[in-house]
Amino acid sequence: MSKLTVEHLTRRFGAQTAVNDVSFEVQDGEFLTLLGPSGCGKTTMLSAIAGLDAPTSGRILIDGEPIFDAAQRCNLPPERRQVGMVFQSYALWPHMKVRDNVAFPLRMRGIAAAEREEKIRWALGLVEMEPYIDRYPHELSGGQQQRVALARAVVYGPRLMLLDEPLSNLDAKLRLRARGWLKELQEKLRITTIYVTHDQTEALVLSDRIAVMQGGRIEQLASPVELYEQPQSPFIADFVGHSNLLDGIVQEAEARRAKIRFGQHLLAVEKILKPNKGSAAAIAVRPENVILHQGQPNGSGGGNYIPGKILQRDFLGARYLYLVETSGGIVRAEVSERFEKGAVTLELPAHACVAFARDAAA
Ligand SMILES: Nc1ncnc2c1ncn2[C@@H]1O[C@H](COP(=O)(O)OP(=O)(O)OP(=O)(O)O)[C@@H](O)[C@H]1O
Repeated sequence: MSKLTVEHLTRRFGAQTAVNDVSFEVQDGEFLTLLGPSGCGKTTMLSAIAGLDAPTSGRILIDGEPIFDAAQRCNLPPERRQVGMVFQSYALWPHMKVRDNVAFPLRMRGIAAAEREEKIRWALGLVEMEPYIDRYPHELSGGQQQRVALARAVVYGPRLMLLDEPLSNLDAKLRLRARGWLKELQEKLRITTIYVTHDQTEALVLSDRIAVMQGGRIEQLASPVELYEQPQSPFIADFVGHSNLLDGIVQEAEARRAKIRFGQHLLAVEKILKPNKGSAAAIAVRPENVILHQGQPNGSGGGNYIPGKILQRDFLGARYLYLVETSGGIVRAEVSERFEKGAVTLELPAHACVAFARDAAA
């Protein structure tokens, strides 16, 4: 277990800046996820930590010791960083049995046969793959192969674990189960872990903290709950939880509340970030926080009732997703009740609405 420090890391590929002056720390035993859309720099960051790619500038330290320092021309090769890696493709050696795949990092480190066997069984036991020790990779399912890849990554006691979309080749059902045993493994071992994904649910379920990346930068680094409840930008509000982003104009603004004109209506908003009176604002409100009423509403939505018309209803299983047309634009609502197409009243509870300055939404 170790602490990782990344300082002012930049990676340019010609004119393209894949990682742009990024700094963060991962604490001992912490599970940190890099989350973001395709091309935001997640894999470039992971490759830099693994030692598979040399950044343009900045420093990377494990427990205070530099493993990469551009200014000092320090760049430890991957095998000397003691970092376990699992990538998207299972990358087991097809001609080697499970035992030999897991033995490989131990052989590289000159571990004697008896100790090797003990460690192999320990690592395979962790991921419940011991019974498969004499099989070849092609005799295993995708999920089982990925578990062996994990066992191989942890078998020699790495200081850090780097996981790049390790579940993305699995089908949806298996992915859900795989999430469970990945979390269990982390709870047993408490290895400092960096996990890369563009799947927000996976990030919310697994992580102690999440760094949301966009355009080579970290836009917000916070716990899953904080990220969900206190997004610092419209991008975060939309990327983590798919918020409605409603265009409005700020009418009144105080530190933590505001009134915002949305279409023909004035909406009270309890959380407000940056917008000033008269400026354009984006109101973020999650579809699951929107309430629908047919007939006269009886709730207390802080006056945030707007008439609308259901244009579309999609059945999602436990809930319905409605597209509701209002004078300010379309609002998405996710509720369990079934409504018919036509007139409704939307309730947008003030405490569930976050307003941002519209320029921050670009
Ligand atoms: N070897 C390279 N040469 C040139 N450009 C590169 C190289 N590697 C990455 N890039 C660019 O850097 C940016 C970041 O790429 P990166 O692979 O880190 O993104 P990512 O967030 O991991 O994306 P994905 O989720 O699609 O894997 C992209 O615009 C990519 O095209």
